[in-house]
Order: sequence, then structure tokens, then C-alpha cells
Amino acid sequence: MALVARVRALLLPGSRLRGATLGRAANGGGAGARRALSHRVLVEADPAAGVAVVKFRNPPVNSLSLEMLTELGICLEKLENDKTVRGIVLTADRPGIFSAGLDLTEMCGRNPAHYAEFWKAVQELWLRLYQSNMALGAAINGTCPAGGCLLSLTCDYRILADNPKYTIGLNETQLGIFAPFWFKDTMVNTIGHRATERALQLGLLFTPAEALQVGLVDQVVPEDQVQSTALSVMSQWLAIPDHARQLTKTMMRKATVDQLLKHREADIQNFVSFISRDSIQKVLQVYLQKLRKKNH
Ligand SMILES: CCCCCCC/C=C/C(=O)SCCNC(=O)CCNC(=O)[C@H](O)C(C)(C)COP(=O)(O)OP(=O)(O)OC[C@H]1O[C@@H](n2cnc3c(N)ncnc32)[C@H](O)[C@@H]1OP(=O)(O)O
Repeated sequence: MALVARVRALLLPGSRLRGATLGRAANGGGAGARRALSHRVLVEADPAAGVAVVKFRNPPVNSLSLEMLTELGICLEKLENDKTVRGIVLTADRPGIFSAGLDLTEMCGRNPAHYAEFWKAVQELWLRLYQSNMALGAAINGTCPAGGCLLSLTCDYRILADNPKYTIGLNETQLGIFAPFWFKDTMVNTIGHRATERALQLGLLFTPAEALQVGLVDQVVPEDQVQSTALSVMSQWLAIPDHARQLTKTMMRKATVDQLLKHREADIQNFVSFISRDSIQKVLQVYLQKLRKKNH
């Protein structure tokens, strides 16, 4: 069975969810139900507040593997269809690493068909998040490089924990690869052209103070207040009538979304041919080996 079909079957209502638990939400919402919807994504919904907290739990580093992208996409689709949910906060289940970005093992030593399937899943998740009608917030409770940063940039606002280890940015050039045009556009829409050009060329990972200064995040708060702050900011966004907020969001993001929709297939082909190059494979293998060597 194809991966998407397998994951869908796993998440269908009534199917047996491995590790599923039911209890009170940990976010202080009295009526909140805590539900584990899949292996890699935990959803804590608070219907009274109209908010769901979506927590990444893909150890060891919350990397965006094909399975993680697929499970996250399906969870978001379910929440989009849930009339009791108007806002989502994205965060890591365990503080320390929000997401290490795209899973490098999906981009190394595989075949072109795999690269194409993986990139399509990255595009789909971005399109789902960036076009979401819901208000989205990021409670960034850990380090947040590359694809992790992209996830947070799709949100309407970002709250970052005040910990100098928790850096954030699109650091692709430091790996010897580069951020594609729609990663770049998402950052431009947040911090402007000049700051993005500098950040992307240098592959900058910003400390919390720097991220706040450049506008990459909206607030830096003590580590134990990231989620509560994200939820309290969410209540401001949800105080605006949905239709007015949604129409405005669509208007602001449409040109960026249309660019990817128009060039979607070419973007996949471009990714596949770039990532398949021997020189790029070598660079990625060396980077991965360096990461692994630390632990062995
Ligand atoms: C035309 C387009 C061209 C291409 C576009 C491509 C766009 C790419 C976007 C990306 O997102 S690329 C990924 C960029 N990510 C990073 O650079 C982060 C790399 N990771 C780290 O810096 C660190 O792991 C960390 C996140 C700071 C955590 O450090 P910590 O010391 O806590 O853990 P580690 O010991 O480093 O890692 C544990 C374990 O996890 C593996 N790992 C880490 N990151 C990744 C990853 N992104 N993908 C896959 N695996 C990852 C690491 O190798 C370790 O493995 P083992 O040693 O346990 O085997």
C-alpha cells in the first residue's frame, strides 16, 4: 500500500490508534481532550477555546521525514474539517528541538522517484499550512533550522523560547544546498527582501534576540511560557471575525501560493535533478556523517 494510504488507514476514525490516549488537555483548558492521533503527531484539542495544539514527536530530532510530512498533513486536514477548531498552535512535544528540518536521509542515496515523492510531500504540507483558513501560531520550544524554520514561517505568528541554543533560520547554504524560491518567498513575506537575502546567502541561524530584532519571530519569552503565550496570542487572532481574517490572509498570501502552484511540477523536477547530482549527494553525505560522528 502507498505511504499516504497506509497512514490514512491508520488515522481513520474508529481504527485502532497505537498509543492513543484520552484525558484532559495539558494546556490548562478545562474541557480539553487529549488525543494521540498518530505516532508522530500529538493533538491536544480544546473545543471550548476553538484551538488545537499540534505537537511534533518524531524522535530524535523531529525531522520532516516522508512519514512525518504525511502524518502531519493528514492531522491538519482532519483539523481543517473539524468545525470546533479555528486555530492551531504548532510546537514540539518535548522542548529542545522544534524540528531539525527536512530529513536528510530522504535526500541521500535514494532514487529519483523517491526524491520526487518526498518533494511533493514537502510542497503539499507547505501549501496546506500556508493556505490554511485557520489562525496558525508557532510555539517554538527548541532549535529550528531550515525546514523547521519554514514550518514556523507558514504560521501567522511565532513565539520563540528565550534560550540561546534555540537558533532559527534557513541555513541551507551552510550545508551546500539552497532554499528554493518558495522557501525564500515565505521568508521575504515575513522579514523583507534585504534581510532575507542576507539570511539566505549566509545561511544564518539567528539567536532569539537576533530573530526578534529582524522580525523572524514576534515574541521571545521564557521557556516555560512559550505555549501559554502562543495560546493567549491566539485568542487575539480568534477575536477577529473568521471571514474577515481569512479573506485578508488569502489576499496577502495568494501571489506567493500561485507561484508554487504554477511551477509545481517544474519545482519537483528541479529538486530531483539538483539533489541527484553526485556533488550534492557527496556534500549531504559528509554533513550527515559529521552529525552522526558526534554520537559515536
Ligand atoms: C532545489 C532545491 C534544493 C534543495 C532544497 C533542500 C531544502 C532543505 C531543507 C532542510 O531542512 S535540510 C536539513 C537542515 N537541517 C539541519 O541542518 C539540522 C541538522 N541537525 C542538527 O544541527 C542537530 O541534529 C540539531 C537539530 C541541532 C540537534 O542536535 P543534537 O545534538 O540534539 O542531536 P544530533 O546528535 O545532532 O542528532 C541526533 C540524530 O539525528 C540525526 N539528525 C539530525 N538532524 C537530522 C536531519 N535533518 N535529518 C536526518 N537526521 C538528522 C543525526 O544524524 C543523529 O543521528 P544518529 O547519530 O543518532 O544516527
